[in-house]
Amino acid sequence: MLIKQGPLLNNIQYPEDLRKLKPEQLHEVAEELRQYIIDMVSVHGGHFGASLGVVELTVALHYVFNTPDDQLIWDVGHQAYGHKILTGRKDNFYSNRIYGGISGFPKRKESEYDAFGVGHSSTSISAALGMAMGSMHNNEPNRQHIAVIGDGALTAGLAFEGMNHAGSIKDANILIILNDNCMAIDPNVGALKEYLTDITTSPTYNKVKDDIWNLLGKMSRFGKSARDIVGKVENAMKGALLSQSNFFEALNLRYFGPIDGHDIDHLTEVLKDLKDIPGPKILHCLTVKGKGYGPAEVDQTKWHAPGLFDKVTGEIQKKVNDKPVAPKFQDVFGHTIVELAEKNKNIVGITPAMPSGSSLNIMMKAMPDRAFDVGIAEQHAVTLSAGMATRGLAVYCNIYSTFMQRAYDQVIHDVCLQELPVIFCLDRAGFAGADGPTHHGAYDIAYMRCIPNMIVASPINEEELRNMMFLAQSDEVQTGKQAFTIRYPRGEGVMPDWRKPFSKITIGKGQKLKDGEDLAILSFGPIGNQATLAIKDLEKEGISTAHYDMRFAKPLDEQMLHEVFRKFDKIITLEDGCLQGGIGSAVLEFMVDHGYTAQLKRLGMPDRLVEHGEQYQLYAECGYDAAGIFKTAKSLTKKELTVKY
Ligand SMILES: Cc1ncc(C[n+]2csc(CCOP(=O)(O)OP(=O)(O)O)c2C)c(N)n1
Ligand SMILES: CC(=O)[C@@H](O)[C@H](O)COP(=O)(O)O
Ligand SMILES: [Mg+2]
Repeated sequence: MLIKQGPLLNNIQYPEDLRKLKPEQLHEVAEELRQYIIDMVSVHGGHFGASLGVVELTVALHYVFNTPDDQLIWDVGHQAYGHKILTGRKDNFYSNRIYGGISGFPKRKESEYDAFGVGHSSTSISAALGMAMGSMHNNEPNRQHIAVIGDGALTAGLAFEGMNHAGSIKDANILIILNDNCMAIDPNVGALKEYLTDITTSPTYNKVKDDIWNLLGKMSRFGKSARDIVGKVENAMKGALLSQSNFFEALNLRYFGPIDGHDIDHLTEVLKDLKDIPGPKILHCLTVKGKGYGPAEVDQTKWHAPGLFDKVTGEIQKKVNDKPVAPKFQDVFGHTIVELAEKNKNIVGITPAMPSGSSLNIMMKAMPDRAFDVGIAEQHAVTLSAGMATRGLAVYCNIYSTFMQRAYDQVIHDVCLQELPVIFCLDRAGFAGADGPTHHGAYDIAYMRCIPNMIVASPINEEELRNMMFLAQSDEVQTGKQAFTIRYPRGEGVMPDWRKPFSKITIGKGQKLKDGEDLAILSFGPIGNQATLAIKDLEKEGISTAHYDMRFAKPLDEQMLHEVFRKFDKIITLEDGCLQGGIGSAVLEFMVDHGYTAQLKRLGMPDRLVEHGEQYQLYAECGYDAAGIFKTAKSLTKKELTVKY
């Protein structure tokens, strides 16, 4: 579909085109850009509200700063659609997040305007500081380094670490822009949020700040000593006027704002002034997530990434499916934890900033004093869980597989070394889909499997997820010394009728799903359903295939593996995770350790970055969709292909 562009946007391919415009034309550019984002996302999908909220900021930044020489770093990057459109990617923006198309996040190899690759949050301050220090080293005193970070991203320890360091490098030419919209994906949480509201709403502070700002603007023209004097007065007054002393100033970051992040005239003026103020500084901008699209301003969580929608009615498109609908794994988690918690008073739930993504919001609503959103703070979430576990709580700590990478030391040091039975539910394990390599849950089988005192499980379907969650909170696990990881993917399972009574699974026991004679497929997790499909076609070809669902990557079901290796000399392992160190590696280790030999083919993610696309496209690319499994089985058994894919 051809998306119309406004007349000004039509003439902009790069920021240099934008910079040719008069300041009074920027309003119009911003409106056209906003409209273009609405049009594009409504028909092609992607993140939405965050980009709408920074339209004015995006235009002003590229207008005032000399990008790409000046380094502009977007934190997370889900809000950078306007930036992408203004920096050479307008004409192929239709391919955003689509297989083979441009990435939904800034990416260094995609554009020189993408100063830093992102996807995970809270990296911008450290990266910008690193660049600023690099520029100091290279004797480039005029280069600017701008980190745009949201109030949600600012809750992470990494952001605090960056600010702590930045405040001590007084010559670092770094501007932190705090894009404060009081939202993460869900409403932002924590004491910092309260603090930002305090600064934002103090009327006396705001009046004096505006006066100081004007004075500062005038004095800055008279050189450094005049600026220093104004700066000192300003700091003293800010400190006196705020109910608490200014947090940022206390870290030696000069604090400016708060200002209206949608007032493009003021924004442009302020950014110009800040260009002349050396050293580390922070500009606090107030914005509205979803700005300019009514429904997105009202329900900001729903419109964070709404999927396709009718831009006129605001109706979000539902998936058309003629089959009965299977639930998302995340919803099975959300309902099951409540069901279990109703019976077991020790159960609590933790999420670092993903209440709706993990569906822990179901428990947060039903049992607000037993389910907690701790902000974007994966490390804290894990150690908090560990602390709770020492007091006898059965903690379900739900973290996306990719974000758990942040908390690896905490898993080892604070949980496993301390022999605490924390339950980790790793959502989005396996290919995440359109978010791409920053978000694929590729590594968790490998990184969890190698830690002592860790059980690693994955359900083939919804019923199994429930049973694994049931097992994890049982006395058998909770009085033991081992943590319990359950990994499951993004999206739906296969069982519309999923709410079955709990039944007991034994730790380290797999299950034989089907007998066979010619070869065996050992699968781990829901990707096993692709094997089930492939096996049907293999049977048609006369290839009798056994299917074993491993259930546990650790401990392995050794009895089952002995049975497999005694009976079969052709074996395929299948996992939705990296091949290096995954379940295939575990089976190989078992084979070698026990002196078996077999022709063993491992299917899973290869040792390279796999880009974005629909999950089924990525499985196919890596040869582990049903067709790929079929072909591998065929080539192992060396029979001719007759079923065509
Ligand atoms: C380490 C990490 N944890 C969680 C996420 C998921 N996530 C993406 S955006 C987001 C909210 C960010 O809030 P904020 O920085 O305020 O940006 P806004 O969407 O409000 O513009 C979260 C939690 C992530 N990308 N990275
Ligand atoms: C930018 C980011 O990290 C999140 O918005 C992420 O895209 C959410 O992914 P899900 O849609 O799988 O919850
Ligand atoms: Mg925010």
